[in-house]
Amino acid sequence: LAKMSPKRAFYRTGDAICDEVLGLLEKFANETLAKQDHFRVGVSGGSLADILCEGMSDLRSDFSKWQIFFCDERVVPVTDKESTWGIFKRDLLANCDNIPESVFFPVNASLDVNEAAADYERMIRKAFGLEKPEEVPSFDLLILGIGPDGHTASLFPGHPLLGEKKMLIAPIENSPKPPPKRVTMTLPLINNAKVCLFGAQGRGKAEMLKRIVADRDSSLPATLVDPSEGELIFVACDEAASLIEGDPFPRS
Ligand SMILES: O=C1O[C@H](COP(=O)(O)O)[C@@H](O)[C@H](O)[C@H]1O
Repeated sequence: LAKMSPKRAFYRTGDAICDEVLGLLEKFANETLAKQDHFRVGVSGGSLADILCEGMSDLRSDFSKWQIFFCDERVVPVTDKESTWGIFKRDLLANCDNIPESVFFPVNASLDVNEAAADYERMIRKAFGLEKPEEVPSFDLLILGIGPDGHTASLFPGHPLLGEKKMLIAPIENSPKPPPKRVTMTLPLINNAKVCLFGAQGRGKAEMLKRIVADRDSSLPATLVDPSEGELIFVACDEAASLIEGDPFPRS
């Protein structure tokens, strides 16, 4: 069978990306649940977490069938303002009654960073029912951010973790962006997803977004997100997309 060519899309959304990101999340969740029992999504911290916490509970979907994982997490107590799980607990779960806390799979941040990464990888493999170490889970959707240096999840420019081939979840003890201790999905896991969806909001993202989407600058971790069998989608507000001319992924 000939391999399906991967799908790439770039959406410009006017002033804000939240409606488009949330709309795509709802669409992928419901399309997935029409075919299988669970929708498995990975979420990010920072600006994307804020968008999800703002609007996720309004989505029309059977949340009891969702499984929500973290593309990366800072290894700090859940009460720390840097904890992404803490943000979801405080800004989403505390204000809604239609998303059960049990659909979240948080990183055990009480462990040492190395053990937290190994434990999270085991947790993901178990949730996907994978027993063989060579099997790589395929998330239905990963929602990813773009940092000011082109990092995504906790994969930073020039960091040896960009070349990681074995670990699916890796520890990082020297993150250039505080806090230093984190765990992160690695590229083999990210690039096995069915859909990788980047969101970029604001003028501050414009230069990086151009280097990632138009120039395909491979020194930037976000450019290395390129799921070979999956979809790659960028959602950018007009300001974030202001340095990109036309459609970077025209359909032939
Ligand atoms: O440190 C992190 O930064 C990135 C980007 O955050 P943003 O606020 O600039 O969108 C985020 O995607 C990642 O999860 C987080 O740990």
